[in-house]
Amino acid sequence: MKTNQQPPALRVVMKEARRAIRPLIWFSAGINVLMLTGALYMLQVYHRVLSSHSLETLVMLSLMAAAALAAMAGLEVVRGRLLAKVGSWMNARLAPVLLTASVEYAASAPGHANARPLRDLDQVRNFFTSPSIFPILDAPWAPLFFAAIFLMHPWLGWLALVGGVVLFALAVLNEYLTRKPLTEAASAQSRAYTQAEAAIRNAEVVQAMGMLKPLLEGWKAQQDEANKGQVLAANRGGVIAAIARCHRLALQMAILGLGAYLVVRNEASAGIMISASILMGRALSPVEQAIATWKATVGARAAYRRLTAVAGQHPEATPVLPLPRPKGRFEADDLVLARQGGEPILKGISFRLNPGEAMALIGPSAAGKTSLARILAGAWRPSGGRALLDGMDVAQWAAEDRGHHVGYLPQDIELFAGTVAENICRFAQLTPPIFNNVVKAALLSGVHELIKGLPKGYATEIGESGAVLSGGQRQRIGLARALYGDPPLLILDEPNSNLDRDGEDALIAALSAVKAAGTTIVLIAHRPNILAKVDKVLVLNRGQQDLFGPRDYVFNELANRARKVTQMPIGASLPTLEVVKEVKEA
Ligand SMILES: Nc1ncnc2c1ncn2[C@@H]1O[C@H](COP(=O)(O)OP(=O)(O)OP(=O)(O)O)[C@@H](O)[C@H]1O
Repeated sequence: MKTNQQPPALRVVMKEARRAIRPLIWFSAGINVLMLTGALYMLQVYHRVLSSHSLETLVMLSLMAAAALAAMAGLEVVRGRLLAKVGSWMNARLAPVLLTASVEYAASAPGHANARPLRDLDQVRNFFTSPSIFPILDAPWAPLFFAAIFLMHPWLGWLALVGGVVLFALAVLNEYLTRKPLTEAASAQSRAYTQAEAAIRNAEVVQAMGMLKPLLEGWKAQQDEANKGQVLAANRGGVIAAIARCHRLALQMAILGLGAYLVVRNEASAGIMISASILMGRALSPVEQAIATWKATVGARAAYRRLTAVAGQHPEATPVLPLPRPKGRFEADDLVLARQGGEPILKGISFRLNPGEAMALIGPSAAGKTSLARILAGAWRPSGGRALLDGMDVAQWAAEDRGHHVGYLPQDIELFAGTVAENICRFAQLTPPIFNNVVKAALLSGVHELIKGLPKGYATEIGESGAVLSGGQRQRIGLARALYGDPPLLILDEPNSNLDRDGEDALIAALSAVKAAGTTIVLIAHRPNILAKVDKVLVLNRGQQDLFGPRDYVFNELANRARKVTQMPIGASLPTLEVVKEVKEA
């Protein structure tokens, strides 16, 4: 059903996510302060219990320490739950926005299709629910422990600080040595995935022409490259981790040694010696953990950056203000579609259609017909110019609202897993009035009888991409989907490419009926019987508007040109003289 709620802008949700993480820092502060318990307990036992031999003091201190440790455990449980909650909150809030952003980004221009943002979201969410996040939350509190050691004795403080700086330098070196191989491994892995997905998607071609072996080799090469990077990073990281561990053990001994020296010189107590050692362990632990979980952290950071980049490219969501139903006046005003690093795909396309007029879009292969149809339907955003339905720019019109007024049948139909009825009503909630409209669209497109003949009629599940149906059945159901809701604008990209004679007759009847009811039609077609039904014709050639005008004028012009040219270069100008003749006869 129609809704006025638009997902919030990605940028806004990302900001909210950052805000949601903030309370975790305060929980971490509490946990880190309570982590001082061990050291303080040790200190107090040495100072108060051993000197006074008071067992009551020992019991009191032990009870207080136990309470502090229990509180710390409680805080840790709450922090863990909060992290998991932030993870699932991010998923619930961001996934729909990212899917919207991905679809809109893919539709904004050729070659933008990419489902990566959703995978990136998974990676960031998993990071939040894994232990890899703890070093980041705990590291800001390390100065607290260093300060406590300094208070015990400056020498001990300096030793811990220098040791910590060396450990930190090892962490930085780890990042420097592993970043490049890890990044290269990740992109090789992603290429391997893309290749594997393409092979599975096009399984028929792969199987029929025995293409699996070379594809497998390409995939394996990418996997090997990914593996090489991962092994290199693991080897380098392993060496750094071993050095770091060794350094840490040496540091632990050094602080005890220095403590003992200070005890001997009567500059510190044995309690201070032990407590300093415990505190240093705590101060260095986030650095050590960071080295161990570096790979996950780098991966999550890269994913987060990509998400922020998508948020930057994705235009702010505009509120959906339902506009009045257009009458079908359709206009293209100097449309341009740029191509990355080359001549534009489309340039200078301008035409005007009145409600109820039908226009055929013709031209040789790769002239840009499909690209123009996509722009006219609002699926792609033009690089320049505007397509206006009743004066409203279709690219600026919120898709959710515009979709009610545009019927579009793409060249490769694009049905979805679901029932026939769901596909026709564009996955609206199937209430009785909606179902009536489904049947109306099916009757109009002449596919009702065909659907009744399916095993479960309108409730037949058509499988992934409509796999259960034949090419012609898919096309006819796609036409019913385009006609659903009586849109005032209909854009059909080769709607008869898979149709037999009956299907074509049904299509022509449907077009005549909706045209008589005032629907404006843009049609890509080659066959004369359909071309004979249009009022206007636009001829595209190499992305440029070659001719536009009433059908007879355009066909006469093409016929004159064809007569003049004795030997036409292949595909230079369509339709040929025969087609023009056939159209005239029809
Ligand atoms: N998704 C895309 N990404 C990049 N370039 C594209 C994409 N789709 C089409 N093009 C380019 O646009 C040009 C026009 O293609 P288009 O499919 O619009 O032509 P067409 O006239 O419909 O051809 P045909 O009659 O063969 O279907 C082609 O040169 C093609 O390379």
